[in-house]
Amino acid sequence: MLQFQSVTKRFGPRAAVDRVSLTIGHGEIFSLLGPSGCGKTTLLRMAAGFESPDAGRILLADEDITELPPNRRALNTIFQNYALFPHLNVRRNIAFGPRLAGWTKARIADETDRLLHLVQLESHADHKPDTLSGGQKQRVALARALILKPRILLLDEPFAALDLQLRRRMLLELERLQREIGVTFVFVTHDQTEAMSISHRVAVMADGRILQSGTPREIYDRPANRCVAAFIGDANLLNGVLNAGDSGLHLATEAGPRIPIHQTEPWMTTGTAATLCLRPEHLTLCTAEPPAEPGREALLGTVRDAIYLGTHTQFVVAAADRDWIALQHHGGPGEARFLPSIGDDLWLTFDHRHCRPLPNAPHTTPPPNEGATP
Ligand SMILES: Nc1ncnc2c1ncn2[C@@H]1O[C@H](COP(=O)(O)OP(=O)(O)OP(=O)(O)O)[C@@H](O)[C@H]1O
Repeated sequence: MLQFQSVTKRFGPRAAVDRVSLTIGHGEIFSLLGPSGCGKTTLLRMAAGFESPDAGRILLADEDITELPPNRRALNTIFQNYALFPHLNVRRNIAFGPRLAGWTKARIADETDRLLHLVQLESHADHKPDTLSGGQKQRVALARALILKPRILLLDEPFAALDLQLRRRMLLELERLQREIGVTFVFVTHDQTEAMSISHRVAVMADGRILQSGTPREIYDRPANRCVAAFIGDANLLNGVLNAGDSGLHLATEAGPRIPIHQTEPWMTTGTAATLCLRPEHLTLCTAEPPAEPGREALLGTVRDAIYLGTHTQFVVAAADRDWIALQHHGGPGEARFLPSIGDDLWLTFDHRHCRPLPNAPHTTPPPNEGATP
C-alpha cells in the first residue's frame, strides 16, 4: 500500500531520514517507533507530501507519489493538536471536507451520520469543540479524516495529550475502526507500549535509519541488535566477546557466564564484541543453591530493589558485579511463589537457551531493501 524506496531527507548536512526502505501493507496498523529526533515525523511528513525527499521514491498502491502535492494524495494526516475548527460544531467539522469537495447535501448528511455513529458522538453532533473532552476531540478529528475515505491515515502522536485511560480507549476504538473499514493506519509514536499493543507491525528507528521492522512479538523476542533490545521492553544486556573454544563458538560475558552459540549468524566472528540479551521474565529466583545442570547458569546475589507491579514484582539483584532485572509472577490464588525482600541473599538462575547474542552495531543485519528482520 505505502512504500518507501531508499528515501533520504537532509536538513543541512545531517540526514534526518537516511536511505529508508519500508513496505506497509493494505489494512495494516503500522507504527514508526523510536526516540525523539530519530526521523519518524519527517518520514510521515514525506508520505503526506509536506516534505519532499532529497533521494528515493514513495509509492502509494504502486503509484509514484514522490512529487505529488499533499491534496492529490489519497491519504490523510492527523496531528497531535487535532486542528478542529472552533466556530463549527462537531457535525459541521466532520462535513467540512465533503462540502469543499462538492458532495451533494444528501450524501454529506448520510455520510456524516454514519461517521458520527462510528465514533459514537451522535449525542454531541451540535457541540462546539471547546465543550468536548480531549478524547472526544480526537474522535472528531478521526471522523473528519475518515469521511473522505483515505486509503491511508497517518497519525502523528495522536494520543500524546490524552491521559492513560483515554489513550487506552482511543487505541481500542482505532482497532475497531480498522476492523470495520479496513483503512491502513500509520502511527508515529515514541511510546513503545502504545506501539506494541496496537500495531500489526512496528518499525524501530534510530538516527534516521530503520533498525528493525516486524511484528511486536518478533521485535521483543528476537531484537536485531543491542539498540532495539534496549529500546523495546526491559532487558539484561551483558557485554561480551565471541570466542571459539573446544566446544564451538561461545559468548564470553564480562559478568562471567559463557554462553554457547548454537545457531551462528554471518556477523558472529571470533573476537567480535557482542551483547547478550536476557529478558527479566527468564530469570528465576530461589533461596537454596540449585543443583548444577548443563545449560543452566546459577549466580549468588543480593536483592537491591523490588518494585510491586500488581501481577508481578520486578527485582533488581546484584550478582557477578552487576545488577540484574528479574520479573517474578505472583501466581494465582493459593499458589505460594518465592517473593524475596530487599537485602535477601538468593540464587539467580537462567537457561542458556533464553540468552540471545546480539550484534552491538545497529546496522549490521538489514537485508537489502527492508529494515532488519530477524
Ligand atoms: N524543518 C526542519 N529543519 C531542520 N531540521 C529539522 C526539521 N525537521 C526536523 N528536523 C531535524 O530532523 C531530525 C528528525 O526530526 P523528526 O521530527 O523527524 O524526529 P522525530 O523522531 O519525529 O522526533 P519527535 O519524537 O521528537 O517528534 C531532528 O534532528 C530534527 O531536529
